[in-house]
Amino acid sequence: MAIKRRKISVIGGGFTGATTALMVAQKELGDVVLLDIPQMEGPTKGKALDMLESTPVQGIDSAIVGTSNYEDTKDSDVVVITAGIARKPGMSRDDLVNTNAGIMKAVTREVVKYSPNCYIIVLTNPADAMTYTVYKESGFPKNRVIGQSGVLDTARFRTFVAQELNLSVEDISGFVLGGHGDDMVPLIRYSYAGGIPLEKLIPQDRLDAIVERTRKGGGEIVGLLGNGSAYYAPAASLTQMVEAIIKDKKRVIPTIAYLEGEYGYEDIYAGVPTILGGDGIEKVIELELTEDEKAALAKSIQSIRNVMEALPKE
Ligand SMILES: NC(=O)C1=CN([C@@H]2O[C@H](COP(=O)(O)OP(=O)(O)OC[C@H]3O[C@@H](n4cnc5c(N)ncnc54)[C@H](O)[C@@H]3O)[C@@H](O)[C@H]2O)C=CC1
Ligand SMILES: O=C([O-])CC(=O)C(=O)O
Repeated sequence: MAIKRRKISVIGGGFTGATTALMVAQKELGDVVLLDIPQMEGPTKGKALDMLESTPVQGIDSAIVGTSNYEDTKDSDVVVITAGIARKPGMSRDDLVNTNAGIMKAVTREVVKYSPNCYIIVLTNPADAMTYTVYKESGFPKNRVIGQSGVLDTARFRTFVAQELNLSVEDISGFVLGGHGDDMVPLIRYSYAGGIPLEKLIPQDRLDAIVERTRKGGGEIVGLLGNGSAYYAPAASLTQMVEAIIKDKKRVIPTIAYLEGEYGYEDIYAGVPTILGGDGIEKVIELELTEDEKAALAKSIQSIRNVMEALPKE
């Protein structure tokens, strides 16, 4: 049988969705379907066609189509969900919970109907609670429903550390645990520049400032943009996750994963280091934490639980 290209569908053709579609195609990870609601069909088709017309210039052999019809997503290998509303200045991610939970359920039903074997990556905020919603609605095993926050939060942390030390971003590694909110837990003890612990290179007060800026990184962009939230770095983060699955790379990546006892938590999706490969989340990695780190994680997990309390009841 002929070898077929992979198929990646992106649900929600707004800022993050469209940018993700382009980045996924630019890496030739497969053919891309960009889907939005029927009222947005024209702009979605227009964006996809515009992207497609860039492929000869860039030497990319990926098809990109825009649609509002889920039939076009049939048999996707990976589906990325970015559908929903984004926050504006003065709002928290948690203010989006009710609207976006309804959208997650409706979208998930269609995704599962046409691609029962796919891997789903959820971006929509509040991301931890929305990933849980998609997991429950899909009936998929936990390894096939994955949320995005840690790649982005770690990327922000790495950016600020690289600026501080005037070093290549490539040589900076970091770890962020917990929920995708202002009390996420950047783990300095597990963060390095070229293998050297950051604590040996950056004074504590500067590290504290970098941690604080990372925690509020989403809000910093929301404040600057004025009418929406970040999309270039989120799209790059989603693309790395799609690539890890499509190429079975077995990357050690922080993702929003379902916890069943890991770190002492049950029946919750939260950000933890994971191995992401051809079978989705192949493992949750458990790190030893100090008492202070455990307390910070507990606070962050409680924030996720508070948002989940607000989820519309069945
Ligand atoms: N987890 C993370 O790290 C990040 C999460 N986000 C979240 O991602 C979401 C999307 O952000 P943006 O793309 O900037 O927003 P956007 O407003 O530019 O795009 C959202 C798109 O979803 C579409 N949509 C709404 N309901 C839909 C449905 N039922 N089916 C299909 N499409 C639907 C809208 O028409 C719109 O085009 C927001 O909730 C935002 O907060 C954004 C960045 C990072
Ligand atoms: O801040 C937001 O609302 C979007 C987001 O999650 C991020 O950029 O981290």
